Amino acid sequence: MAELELRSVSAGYKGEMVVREVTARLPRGSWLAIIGPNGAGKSTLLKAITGITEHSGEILLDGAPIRAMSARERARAVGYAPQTPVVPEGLTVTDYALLGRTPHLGLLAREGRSDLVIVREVLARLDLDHLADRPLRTLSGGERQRAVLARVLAQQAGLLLLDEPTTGLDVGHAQALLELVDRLRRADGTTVVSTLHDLTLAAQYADELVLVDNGDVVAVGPPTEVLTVERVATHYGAKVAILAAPDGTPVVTPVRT
Ligand SMILES: Nc1ncnc2c1ncn2[C@@H]1O[C@H](COP(=O)(O)OP(=O)(O)OP(=O)(O)O)[C@@H](O)[C@H]1O
Repeated sequence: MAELELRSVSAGYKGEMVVREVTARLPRGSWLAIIGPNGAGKSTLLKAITGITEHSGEILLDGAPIRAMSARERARAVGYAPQTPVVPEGLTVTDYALLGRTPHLGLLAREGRSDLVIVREVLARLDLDHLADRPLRTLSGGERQRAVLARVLAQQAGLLLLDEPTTGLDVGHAQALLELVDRLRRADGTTVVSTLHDLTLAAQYADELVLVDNGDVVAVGPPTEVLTVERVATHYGAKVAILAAPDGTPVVTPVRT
């Protein structure tokens, strides 16, 4: 399982850095949520960790620079669920989730029984077992989103990068998914970095929040410190109230004037 360190990481496209100077240290089993308004640079930062976008600075996984890892090593170590995944239409849900096992197979090897057991368990936990044999193209938006997460969870990587994992999910399935990820990190020490627009969910599940605005980190720390009425107004242009859930975590709710 993985410890992740970002040292002055800037990332962007064609030499233009759209997110700058991010420094963070995530012990194994921790959960960092990257929050911020649309276009702030959240997805770009996640993509830099996967190696999809260029970066400067250092990204270290268990102390080793991620840019020195081979594609295969990286695929084993890092599971990434993009915000708008391209899914191969011809596959069934099971076949698609089995793709998550590919980095663990030997060259030319096919998935075996143990891979299928892992996939079946993940599908059951994501309430997809009844859809296991359905072609992906026949799924609803939320079901398809869960199938994408099933593939990533079947990968059993030590580092999970989840870009807006609850988009399109109803409140029950969103909660079930986040609870599953939370169990993984507590049981297996999986380290999680996610972007989340829902600030209440971010506060409930993440240990730390990084608030990014216009490419700059404007606040870092535990949810109760980062989430203030003033910050949400300044960086999102939103008027909110911050209440407390029964367990004391902040609940961010829009208010009308
Ligand atoms: N492939 C790309 N080439 C050039 N610029 C890009 C590319 N992808 C994103 N950008 C730009 O980089 C900036 C940050 O985008 P990014 O997708 O990281 O934002 P985000 O915080 O994830 O936004 P959202 O909440 O809307 O998903 C934006 O200005 C965006 O237009």
